[in-house]
Amino acid sequence: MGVDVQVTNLTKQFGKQLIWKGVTLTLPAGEISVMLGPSGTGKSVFLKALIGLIKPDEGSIVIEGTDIASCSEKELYEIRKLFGVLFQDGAMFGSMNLYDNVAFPLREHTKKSESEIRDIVMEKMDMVGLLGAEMKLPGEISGGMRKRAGLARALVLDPEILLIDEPDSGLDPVRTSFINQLFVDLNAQIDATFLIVTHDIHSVRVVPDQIGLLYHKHLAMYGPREMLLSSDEPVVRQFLNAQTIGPIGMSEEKDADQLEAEKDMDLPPLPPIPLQMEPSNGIPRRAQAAPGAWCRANGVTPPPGSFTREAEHAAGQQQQG
Ligand SMILES: Nc1ncnc2c1ncn2[C@@H]1O[C@H](COP(=O)(O)OP(=O)(O)OP(=O)(O)O)[C@@H](O)[C@H]1O
Repeated sequence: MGVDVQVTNLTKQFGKQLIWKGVTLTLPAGEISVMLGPSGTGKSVFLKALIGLIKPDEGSIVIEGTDIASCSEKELYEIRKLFGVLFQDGAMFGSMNLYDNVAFPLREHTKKSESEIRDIVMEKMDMVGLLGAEMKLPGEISGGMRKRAGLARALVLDPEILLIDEPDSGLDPVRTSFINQLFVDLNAQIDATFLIVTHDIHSVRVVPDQIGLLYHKHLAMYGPREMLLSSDEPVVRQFLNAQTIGPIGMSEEKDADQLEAEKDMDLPPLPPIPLQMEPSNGIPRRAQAAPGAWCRANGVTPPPGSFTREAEHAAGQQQQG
């Protein structure tokens, strides 16, 4: 059914290095959120904090009434059963075939019989389009298939929360679109709360319900997709439109001279907001809203041409230009 994840005032540092401070957001139950940010801003650290692999220095992460930042190991063990995690490379055991890899969490964490395990593994392999590849070793398949196998494994314990770290790394644009469609379809089907960390701007524009941006050791913005895609906030605008003009430089922040040199430059207009991806299987998602609903409800005029089939194309062209 998906559960809320309430993050309040989260702060983490490693030694003297502050990673982020005061991060507050709620991942709404059953919705797809995406976390963005320049390299090194602590997106992976944030994911690890959510599953209790890294302890924050301050703040809380409350899931179903338990604060995983301060709970006991026993409570953490229980809460972790709510999570499915897809790591960047799928994190498969190289010496096990896909069937055994996907069956692994069931054999470790449940007392199910081998025939029950078989039914679940085959169901999840089917969900990610890998039926027939069960006997293959991870080294014998493509990166895209490994990710889907990792996803099947993340699904076997029926997670309420699915954390996905850079699903598009190493995938070509077509494979990225397929895996995005798979996320949207799965979200409709299992209704879990999704958090995806990605650098892929196209995915960010069309997949999530909510978008967050980590920048300069804090959460610069978190909110509905249409809010961020229509935002004039310089960091958000620069990042979501892959532009060089703006506060983000090669080494995170530009210096005062660089910003002064840019001050009279015209920013390209905001590209139209594309339509959000819909489930291909016809099952509506819980969080699905009519195109432009957030903009209308908040009196925001979206960029011209938004919410049309052409809008997607226009954004792609602008990024390349
Ligand atoms: N266990 C750790 N001990 C010390 N420092 C760490 C640890 N884990 C991460 N860091 C540091 O935290 C910072 C943020 O790392 P993280 O991997 O979360 O960034 P990211 O935003 O995911 O980057 P990228 O987009 O490049 O994957 C880095 O400077 C990294 O070296």
